[in-house]
Amino acid sequence: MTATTPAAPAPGTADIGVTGLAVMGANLARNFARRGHTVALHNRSRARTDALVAEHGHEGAFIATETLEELVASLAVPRRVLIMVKAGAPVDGVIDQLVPLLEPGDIVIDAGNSHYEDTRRREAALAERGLHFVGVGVSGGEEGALNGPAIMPGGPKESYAALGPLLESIAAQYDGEPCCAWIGTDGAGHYVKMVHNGIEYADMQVIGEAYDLLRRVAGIEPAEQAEVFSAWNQTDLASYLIEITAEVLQQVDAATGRPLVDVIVDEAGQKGTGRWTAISGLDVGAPVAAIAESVFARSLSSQTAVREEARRTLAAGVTDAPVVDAQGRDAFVEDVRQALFASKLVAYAQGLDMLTAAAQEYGWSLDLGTIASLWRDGCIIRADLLDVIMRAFGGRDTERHPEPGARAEGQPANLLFAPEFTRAIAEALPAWRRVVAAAVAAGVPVPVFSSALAYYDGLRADRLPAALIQGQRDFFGAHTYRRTDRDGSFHTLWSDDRTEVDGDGTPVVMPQPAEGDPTEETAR
Ligand SMILES: NC(=O)C1=CN([C@@H]2O[C@H](COP(=O)(O)OP(=O)(O)OC[C@H]3O[C@@H](n4cnc5c(N)ncnc54)[C@H](OP(=O)(O)O)[C@@H]3O)[C@@H](O)[C@H]2O)C=CC1
Ligand SMILES: O=C(CO)[C@H](O)[C@H](O)COP(=O)(O)O
Repeated sequence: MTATTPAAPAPGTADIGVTGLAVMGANLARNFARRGHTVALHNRSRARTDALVAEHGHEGAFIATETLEELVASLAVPRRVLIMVKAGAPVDGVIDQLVPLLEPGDIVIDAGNSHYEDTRRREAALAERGLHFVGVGVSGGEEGALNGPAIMPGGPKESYAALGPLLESIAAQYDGEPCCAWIGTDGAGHYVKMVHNGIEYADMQVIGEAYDLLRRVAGIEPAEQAEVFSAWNQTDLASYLIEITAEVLQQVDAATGRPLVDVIVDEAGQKGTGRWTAISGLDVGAPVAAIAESVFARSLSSQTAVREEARRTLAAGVTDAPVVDAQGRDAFVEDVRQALFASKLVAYAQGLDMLTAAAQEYGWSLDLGTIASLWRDGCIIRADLLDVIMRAFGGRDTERHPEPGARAEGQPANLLFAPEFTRAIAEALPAWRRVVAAAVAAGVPVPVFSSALAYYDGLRADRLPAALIQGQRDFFGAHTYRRTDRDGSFHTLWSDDRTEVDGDGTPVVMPQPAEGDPTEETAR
């Protein structure tokens, strides 16, 4: 009997397979199908697949499958499988099951909120088997996934040729341009999505602080605040988050007749991306204080038991009475609007700044103009401001690839140095200071308004107390310091005769400054 090799099964016809059909996966699958792509469906538990086909099967060409083997068999080559399951271990579990079923050249896409280090690890592991692993950031929530999200793909650039057109076809469009472009290698897409979420946290927190101030300092109730936020949405603050804030504030609770915001428990949840942004900011040495403060604000809100005790024990001296009278109200509202705008700008400046620092750390070529262009629509932080930010960074150019850690020619070293933003902050500055001062006086916490202002003041300071810190470090740990007037490292013999020595331990003999010597002035 002659042994025959079984013929390889004929590849299928589906353009893409989606596994993980909860809110995001189901809506992305429907989005693909509505754009004319044939979509193979899979979910760990079959019920979600059946529900999708039953409710939305008429929207396009779906192939329902029961197992990952069936899913893979239904795909055209190169196979493109999009994983949209819970981030973390479930993604590794699905990858482990998929890999033996795939062939070199196939593309595995993880579109969930995965940590970029996981993505780097997975990309390297799959590359060894000739597979492309693409970590893709997706933002826009349930509605965005269905109608057009912002999409931030990383991974090997060559995979974008096979994947990019598919992703661009379902992305949000802004001025005819898709809110989707290749970001950079391995984890760059997930990193940029993480920073998007960090900025989202800060943006939501500053809006929360504005709401709190309007309520507790100016006595403006939620329904009226809804009108204030709607009006702000016609200004340079225009954004999705301001728009939905007005919606939430005008909502009345059917059960109690009270503003819904008053019956929602004041503990903010978090799934991790804001915290990862703050941690990465620390790791790459980028001062993302406004983002970190917004994470801490959520953490503090969740310390229920401690807050309960604090309310009983720490309340003395804090007033909740409105401190702005009717005459001063409009001016205060405008001050808060300006403080909100300035603080938001700082959050963007910090987020973009950390992208450059991370690019250096991980060897990514990130173009800030193109990244800002992706956030103009489809995502949660979409805002008119992003078009201005994009232009400040030279516009969208998907072929512009600056050196890792550098900015492309003509791009400002900090968002706040772009002339339109330097001017805008200078105009908002008096109002911003008044608002932070009023908040402190009234005992209303404004961690991001004040931290953003401290960042601005820190950046522009002639001298920082860091000089004193260096002196202290040298005193207790001989950590050395640099001098303003000469190169090298120096140490003062604090426990001895307090002479200064250089890096070799040789006593420094300073020339006596001649009268009027300018070095004496700069070495304050
Ligand atoms: N919700 C949102 O607004 C956004 C979410 N994301 C990200 O998208 C991803 C999906 O989010 P979402 O749609 O909310 O769904 P969830 O994060 O709630 O995940 C549920 C899905 O994961 C599947 N799953 C869970 N564990 C496993 C496992 N061990 N093996 C296989 N499948 C598993 C579930 O299958 P089963 O049905 O069998 O339980 C279900 O399909 C997440 O990474 C999330 O962070 C990104 C942007 C916005
Ligand atoms: O990625 C998202 C939006 O861009 C998700 O909605 C994410 O869950 C938001 O983060 P968190 O749940 O921590 O508020």
